[in-house]
Amino acid sequence: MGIPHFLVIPYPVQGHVNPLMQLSEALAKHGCKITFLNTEFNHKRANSCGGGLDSLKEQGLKFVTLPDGLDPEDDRSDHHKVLVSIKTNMPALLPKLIQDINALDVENNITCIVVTMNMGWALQVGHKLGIEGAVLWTASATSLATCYCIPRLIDDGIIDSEGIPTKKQEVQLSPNMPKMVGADFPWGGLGKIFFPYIVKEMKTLELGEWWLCNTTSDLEPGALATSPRFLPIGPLMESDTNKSSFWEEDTTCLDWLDQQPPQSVVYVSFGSLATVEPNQFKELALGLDLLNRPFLWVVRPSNDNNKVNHAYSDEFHGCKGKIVNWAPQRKILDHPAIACFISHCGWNSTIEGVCSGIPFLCCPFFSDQFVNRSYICDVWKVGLKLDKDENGLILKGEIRKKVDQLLENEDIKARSLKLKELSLKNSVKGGQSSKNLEKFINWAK
Ligand SMILES: O=c1ccn([C@@H]2O[C@H](COP(=O)(O)OP(=O)(O)O[C@H]3O[C@H](CO)[C@@H](O)[C@H](O)[C@H]3O)[C@@H](O)[C@H]2O)c(=O)[nH]1
Repeated sequence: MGIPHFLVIPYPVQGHVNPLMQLSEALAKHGCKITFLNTEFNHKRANSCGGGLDSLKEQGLKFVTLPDGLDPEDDRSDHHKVLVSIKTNMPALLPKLIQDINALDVENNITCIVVTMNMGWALQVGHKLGIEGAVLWTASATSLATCYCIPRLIDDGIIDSEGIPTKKQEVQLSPNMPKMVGADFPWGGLGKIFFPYIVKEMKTLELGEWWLCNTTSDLEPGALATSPRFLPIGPLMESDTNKSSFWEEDTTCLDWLDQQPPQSVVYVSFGSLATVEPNQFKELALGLDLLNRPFLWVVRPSNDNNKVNHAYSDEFHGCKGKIVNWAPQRKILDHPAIACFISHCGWNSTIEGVCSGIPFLCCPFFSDQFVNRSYICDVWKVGLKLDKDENGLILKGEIRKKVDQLLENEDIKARSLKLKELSLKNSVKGGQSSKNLEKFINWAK
């Protein structure tokens, strides 16, 4: 048995790169070899944002790149375009890259390919070359279980062949899982073309011997029981920094937080993909003004300046707050000045908030974010929902009301701290997840 050598390949979005980077760091600490494959575009981007790629090289991680097939100026927020281009261009280039990596390290050839969703094609390439594969599922185990159960949902007549629920009803995929309605299915809000795509991708992901999940058996016991392939190895928190940020982190917000009273600041961030429409942006700004307490708001620069108008209304003062383009989120959530997290409920943000013991105010945008909200509000009971009005807007008054309700609720605060303790007990640094990680490493030897 030699040293396992993992070739890890994330789909090029922040929400996939970050957890795979955390997993890579954990594997490297266990003595494994890691070759991290980025698209050329993302590698340049992460390097130019002054991230920590160099410190990872010191830990023994190697970086390699392949072109995604798009022009540098192409809009990479168009995921259909990115997916088609990646699948058209990268599979043909991967065998030669693997050959080159192996030629440089004849003692330790690649033993396993680890991919995130959308990169299942690399498992197919590996399969043909006789290399084992695994998946790191970057969203909740519940969303993976739901995608895995698509054939059953179709057979049972719960959804049609296009993924559309046949009637209004609640579905429970297995005991200990929350009941879901059609809007909670992870393909919700992604557009019609993505459902057949997910069905196809799930078949490819079956080439992965393990489906590693950034979760624990305390957080999602029912979902993890749906298939023996599921292996919970979360919460992935090897490091408190995201070393491959696509935007430059504004670290001045940490100094600013140092000046704020304990548990006073409302942190607002909607991850790396969600787009806040101009009228919602205005309500949010005015709602934050109404709070009469400090806030830290991440307003990501738009990928396409014509698409979103982030103009601040004249009525917005923002004097109690700080607005940044991109924040060192893990450090922010751990800062004693933070009181709560207004979040889109992306799975990474959900896990990060849980591990910091921060109560949530939830406003999901699409996909798995709705069921993540159910976990936060209904299962773990560590947050509240922000309700929309009849026009689909979260109004400024709703924001103020729910922040006040949340921060007055001592039960939610106590449960958040308890959940933090429970989750940390399981991290890859100790507990069941660390045993699972060792099991995975031993399998890959
Ligand atoms: O200012 C910021 C804001 C975010 N982050 C980080 O960016 C990541 C964001 O990930 P996530 O919260 O999961 O949001 P998305 O980027 O929207 O993630 C996509 O991928 C996730 C995992 O598959 C899904 O759960 C989401 O629905 C999908 O939108 C997290 O690690 C954050 O720490 C920062 O470092 N700084």
